[in-house]
Amino acid sequence: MTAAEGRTGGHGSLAWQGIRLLAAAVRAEPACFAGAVAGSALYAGMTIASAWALGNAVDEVLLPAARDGGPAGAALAGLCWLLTAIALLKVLGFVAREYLAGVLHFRVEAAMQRRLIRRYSHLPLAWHQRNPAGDLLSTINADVSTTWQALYLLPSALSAVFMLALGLGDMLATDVSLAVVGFVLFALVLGFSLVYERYAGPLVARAQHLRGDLSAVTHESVDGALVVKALGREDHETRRFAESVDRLRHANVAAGRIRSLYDPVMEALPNIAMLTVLLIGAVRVSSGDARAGDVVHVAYLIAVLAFPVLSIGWILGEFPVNATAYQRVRRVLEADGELTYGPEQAHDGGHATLTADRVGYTYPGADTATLRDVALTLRPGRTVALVGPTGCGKSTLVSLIGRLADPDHGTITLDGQDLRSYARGAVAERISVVPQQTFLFKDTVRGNVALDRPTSDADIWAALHTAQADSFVRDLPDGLDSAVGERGTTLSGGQRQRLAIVRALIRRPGLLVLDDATSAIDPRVEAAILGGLAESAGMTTLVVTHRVATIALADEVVYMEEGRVVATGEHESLLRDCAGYRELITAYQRDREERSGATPSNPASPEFEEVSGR
Ligand SMILES: Nc1ncnc2c1ncn2[C@@H]1O[C@H](COP(=O)(O)OP(=O)(O)OP(=O)(O)O)[C@@H](O)[C@H]1O
Repeated sequence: MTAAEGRTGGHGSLAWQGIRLLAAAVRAEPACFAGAVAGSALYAGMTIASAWALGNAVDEVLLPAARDGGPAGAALAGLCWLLTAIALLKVLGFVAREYLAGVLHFRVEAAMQRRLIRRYSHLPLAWHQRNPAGDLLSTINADVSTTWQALYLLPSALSAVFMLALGLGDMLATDVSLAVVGFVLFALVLGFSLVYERYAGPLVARAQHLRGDLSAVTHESVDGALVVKALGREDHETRRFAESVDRLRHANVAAGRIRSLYDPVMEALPNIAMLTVLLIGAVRVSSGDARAGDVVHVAYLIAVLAFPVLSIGWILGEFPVNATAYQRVRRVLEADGELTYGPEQAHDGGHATLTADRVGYTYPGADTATLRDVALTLRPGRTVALVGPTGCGKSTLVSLIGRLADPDHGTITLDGQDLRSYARGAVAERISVVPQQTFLFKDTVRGNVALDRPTSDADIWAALHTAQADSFVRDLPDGLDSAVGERGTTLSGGQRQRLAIVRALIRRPGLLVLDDATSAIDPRVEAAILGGLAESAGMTTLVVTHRVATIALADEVVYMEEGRVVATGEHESLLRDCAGYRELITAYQRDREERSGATPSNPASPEFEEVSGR
């Protein structure tokens, strides 16, 4: 958001944007709004009626009673009935107004949160990587709630509008000079609100943005608690957090300073207006130009209009805050880059075939391409190892294969069709990617591996067996129903990785992609897993790995350097013909031999595999 947008909201003034937000809420829930308006009108009408009844009581009951030495029974009884009926109708209007406006408020808030969640889940991974998680959490909670904050005040503001219309009309009909005081009051409230919005708007906008920053810092500190503690960074993190808190405090205090002038002025205006009415009224009664009842009538109107008038001021004061929060929500709702989908459905079962043809990809904002002219073919039922130095683009290629992003150039086809031609979710039906970082939900083992699909226990145990996870799950206190804690904290890294593989296997993909997904598993268990995968077959497999023991199990190796596929073939032939591959594969071995001064051994020998298998 630019500074200008911060001031003007990009589409007219912040106040105008706030009004448009209210209009959007009304369009979304017209029935609730109409009911709340009816309740407000009833409440406003009965409030004006009570002012009229009070003025009437002074002239028709109190003054005659004072003059004649006692109240007229019939008049008094009539007055009591009238006031009771007015009070009951007022309560009815109040309840209808508050209840329906509350329903309206919470419905639009929930609808916006649902839209945001949908956007979050549909926006591409690159967008998520650019936006801190804490900031997104702040948007779905604080920003949404602040966007609709004015709806809390809508019921009283609605009544206020009715009361003002009726009240000012009533005042005009009662006494024109006294009514002028009411008009001046309303004009002053409106004027002060506009001045407030002009000065407070940018400050409030800044505070709202800093709230998002604080949320991002908090999320990072809490999420990275392990790193913070392990590296003794507690004091540094505390300072970073305190600085963010201080920035927010300064912004809030600056906005609060203006509000602290605004609120008392808005509070004082109705009182000054009432005093003015009493002063002018006393002069007019003594000169015989007005009746005492008229003065009481107008003074009472000003007193009862004070709160609604204030609520109009409050709601106007809320608009800059709401509009600023909405700008943060809009940045998500209007974010582009969402992937497009076609009509193709995934093939049912069987090995998948995948080809990448001259694929190029540059991360948004990056200067150089991460993938260049990548060509790759995964033939049905084959196991292919994707190998390359750190940062050469293996995970990026995996994310394109899993359609977490689209290539800038070239195409990737699955079973002969461009990935982009598949319907939403169809690629994930056919390709299961197990990423480098394992994520487990705070759920049971069963919930984590089956996710939302109904899966029999027999199928779960079969997948657990293939991923060499059955024995440790059997040892858990409640077996499949054991809770694994937040992010699977009660399990070891290797156990978490195995559950992630089970999760992929249960989906019976045509292509399984393991992106360094066995790095925390010891080589013997890893060999058993890959052996099990080959035996149970049913899927083409792509394994991103650095381990020779794993590579040796593959039918074919694809070797990448700096975003390009440099060589493809069997492990032995690549060792012989590709210098870069040989360098990478023999690195551990050479290092050990250089240290011990031994003669280089055959890099393909079992002894070598054991060493480089870590
Ligand atoms: N979200 C991102 N935004 C910008 N650049 C990125 C992003 N993710 C990765 N990169 C860059 O793209 C390049 C390739 O990264 P990638 O993770 O694909 O490498 P890799 O071969 O999988 O590495 P490793 O073996 O260490 O996992 C790196 O230079 C990295 O800095």
